[in-house]
Amino acid sequence: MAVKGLGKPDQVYDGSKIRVGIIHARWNRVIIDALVKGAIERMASLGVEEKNIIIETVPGSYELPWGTKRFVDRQAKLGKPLDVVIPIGVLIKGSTMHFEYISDSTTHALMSLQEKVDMPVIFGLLTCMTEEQALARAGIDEAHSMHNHGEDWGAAAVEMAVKFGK
Ligand SMILES: O=c1[nH]c(NC[C@H](O)[C@H](O)[C@H](O)CO)c([N+](=O)[O-])c(=O)[nH]1
Repeated sequence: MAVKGLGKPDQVYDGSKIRVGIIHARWNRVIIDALVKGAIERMASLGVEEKNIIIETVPGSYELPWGTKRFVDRQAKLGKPLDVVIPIGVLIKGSTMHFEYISDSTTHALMSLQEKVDMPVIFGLLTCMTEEQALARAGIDEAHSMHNHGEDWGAAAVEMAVKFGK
């Protein structure tokens, strides 16, 4: 029996009235694009309209916290506030400690960002030891050994926005 992973939602949430921001890093782009696609497809299946999914990008995962804050503020200023935001980044361990420092600092910054922007900030940061791990979690490894984690992030975004929206 599969134990790990996102359990079934307690109900199907209607995303037809929410606005979602996706802000993604451009490092490891092939994996990023698969994760973004998975999130969009899952949100569309939950009724989120294409015009209500706004996409922005930053250079790398380290820029996600600041970029997300600015992104949320700007959408509010435009009079089209977001209900939830999904920062997406892919960190793959290299031969230095760069990975550890970015993973840890970015994770903490995204967690605490929720208080500042007063909305759900979904954790879309893949922190992988190998490229194979990242490909698998984006559902694009040869063996298709795992589902696309971007789908989980899309589902979490709809649930959190609908259930705990302002
Ligand atoms: O998104 C990533 N950024 C990475 N580095 C760039 C970093 O996020 C910043 O963009 C850069 O340091 C400039 O601030 C990565 N690595 O270094 O390995 C990585 O794997 N993923």
